[in-house]
Amino acid sequence: MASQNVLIVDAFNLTLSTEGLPNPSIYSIASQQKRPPVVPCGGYTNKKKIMLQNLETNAAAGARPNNCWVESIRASSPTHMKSITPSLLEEKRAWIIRHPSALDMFHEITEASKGKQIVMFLDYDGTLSPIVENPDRAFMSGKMRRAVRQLAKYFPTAIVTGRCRDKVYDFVKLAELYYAGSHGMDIKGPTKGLKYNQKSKVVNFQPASEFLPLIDKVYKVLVEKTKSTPGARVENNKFCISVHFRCVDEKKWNDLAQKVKEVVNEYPQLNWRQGRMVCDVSVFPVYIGDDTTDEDAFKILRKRGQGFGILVSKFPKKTSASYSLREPDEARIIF
Ligand SMILES: O=P(O)(O)OC[C@H]1O[C@H](O[C@H]2O[C@H](CO)[C@@H](O)[C@H](O)[C@H]2O)[C@H](O)[C@@H](O)[C@@H]1O
Repeated sequence: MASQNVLIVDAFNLTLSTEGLPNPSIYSIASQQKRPPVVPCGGYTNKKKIMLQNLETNAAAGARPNNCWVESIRASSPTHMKSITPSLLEEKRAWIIRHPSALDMFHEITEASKGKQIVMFLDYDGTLSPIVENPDRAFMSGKMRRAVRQLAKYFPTAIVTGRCRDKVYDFVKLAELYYAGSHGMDIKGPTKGLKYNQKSKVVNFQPASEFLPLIDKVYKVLVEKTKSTPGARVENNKFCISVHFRCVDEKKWNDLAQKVKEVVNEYPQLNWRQGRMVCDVSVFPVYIGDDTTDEDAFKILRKRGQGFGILVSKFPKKTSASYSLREPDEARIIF
């Protein structure tokens, strides 16, 4: 039914979702993997992201994205924080008190998780890999791969990303992990060690498959519509589409957003919405991410008082995460 279909839009990432279908739940797959709860020994990224609420409000009101929207992107982008003023420093100090470094709080985190089944949720871009201009070149370091491989020996570990699952697998290349691509619309369980006749037992969850033709169509329209905007790039993430504006002149951001909105408006069954992720209560989730698209998970963890959200960010920004890490390298250390 058309009204059940939802196009999730976060930043310029468009994700097709379907209401009424089961919620993509990482826990529901992660919990099938039994591992002992062993405790290991052991901001502000430079993403130019559209602030969800503003975009949502604009879209809901059928309004043209306004300067306020551009301002909020600018505020969230360190490339625009050219001078460090005393008030900025003060703001940063206050933020760090609210979201202490997860490295400093490691003992508290491990204490709180004692005796519980830890499940690790890891965002990819900006968390496991540094942010780069070309999304096809967002490689993860060998060091990071080794750290994640090690981590997965102890805890069920899932990569949760806006990217298409196959693409993120090409970057990560670890068959022992769960992968939730397209913001949770495409979930696959670990395949490592499975014999050929066991492959059918692998968790495979694609609740929105029937909408692939529509997503493909919208992707082509977006490519056509945005090709006159220098620097704009459209990425097909299978169940979602990202329109990148990192290399677009700031003066053109509003126009580009307007073009995207016009396309989306042509498909009444599509809607602007923020992605969501779900974690169950009986595990101890540790969710590490850097993006506005990770905030849903942080919010749920905070609301349930369960596990911890850790934001990877060099600069203070609004977040529901409990702790912070400055960069992907610190995330690696915590593994
Ligand atoms: O959920 P994530 O794993 O963080 O994926 C979110 C988006 O990540 C990618 O875009 C971001 O990283 C790019 C490479 O560093 C960067 O150029 C871009 O500006 C960032 O937004 C990916 O390309 C998108 O498809 C994902 O939705």
